[in-house]
Amino acid sequence: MTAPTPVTFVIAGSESTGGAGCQADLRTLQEFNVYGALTLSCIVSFDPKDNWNHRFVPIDAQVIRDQAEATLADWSPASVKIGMLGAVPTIEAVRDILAEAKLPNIVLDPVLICKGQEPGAALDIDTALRREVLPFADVLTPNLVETSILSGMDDLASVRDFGEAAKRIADAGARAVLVKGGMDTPGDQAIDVLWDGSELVQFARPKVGSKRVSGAGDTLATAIAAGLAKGDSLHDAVDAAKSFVTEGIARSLEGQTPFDVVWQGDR
Ligand SMILES: Nc1ncnc2c1ncn2[C@@H]1O[C@H](COP(=O)(O)OP(=O)(O)O)[C@@H](O)[C@H]1O
Ligand SMILES: Cc1ncc(COP(=O)(O)O)c(C=O)c1O
Repeated sequence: MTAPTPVTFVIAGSESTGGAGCQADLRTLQEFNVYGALTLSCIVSFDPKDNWNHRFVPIDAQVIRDQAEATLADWSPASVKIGMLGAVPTIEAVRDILAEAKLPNIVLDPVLICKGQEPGAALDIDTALRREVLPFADVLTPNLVETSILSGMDDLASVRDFGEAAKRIADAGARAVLVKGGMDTPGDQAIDVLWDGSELVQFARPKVGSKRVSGAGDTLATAIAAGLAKGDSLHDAVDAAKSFVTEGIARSLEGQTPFDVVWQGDR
């Protein structure tokens, strides 16, 4: 029997309070009526006794390969969303999976490091991610911190800078790059700039609130993967994802952590 809906293959970490990571990814796919299959890359448990700092545990590389083997034996995904990988052996396993399977519509959210990991690990992860996984990406969705690292540009003060950085990152191999200005965009709009390989396009929505919201990046990238899985053009998928995340931020939930979390439901 053919699948009743498109399938998105998610490679992402668990964030145990549920706001970010694979929990946000699977909720997002459900809202788009896309079936999500998950390969878990790592486990992040915030520590409520230590200012909610991140405790990070990678999943063994062979277990990552096994999970992907199961998913890909079962389904032919119409898109892929890659979230936090967090360790070099994980990045290498994901490179092997992508090289072997030749999957369509790969959306890579380049989560370089989480708080609580060794700062020295950031450089290794950055280098490995660029070299091993970035060349497979059809769409890369860096936030401004990741944009600065990946483009080598320190000054990202204007929307024009976002576009220039997106082009520079594309030179490293990704086919399209969406630089997320988010809350740090000058003015009252959260503006993301897409370099699609031939033109720059801005996606703007009014800023909601003033606090950073957890799960926004995951929600946006996964919503793009959902749109691409359904056959939308890249521009249409980004536009719909941008509306979806903005509405999710407006409905964000407040728990005990210092940040609110995007809520994909109640639409
Ligand atoms: N307060 C906000 N209001 C409206 N849109 C926002 C807000 N914060 C982030 N966004 C949007 O949410 C998406 C995720 O961005 P961001 O939070 O910067 O990513 P990340 O979670 O990777 O740091 C982007 O489309 C960004 O423009
Ligand atoms: C497992 C995991 N993936 C991804 C992220 C990134 O989340 P966001 O969508 O807020 O950028 C986090 C952040 O804590 C995480 O723990």
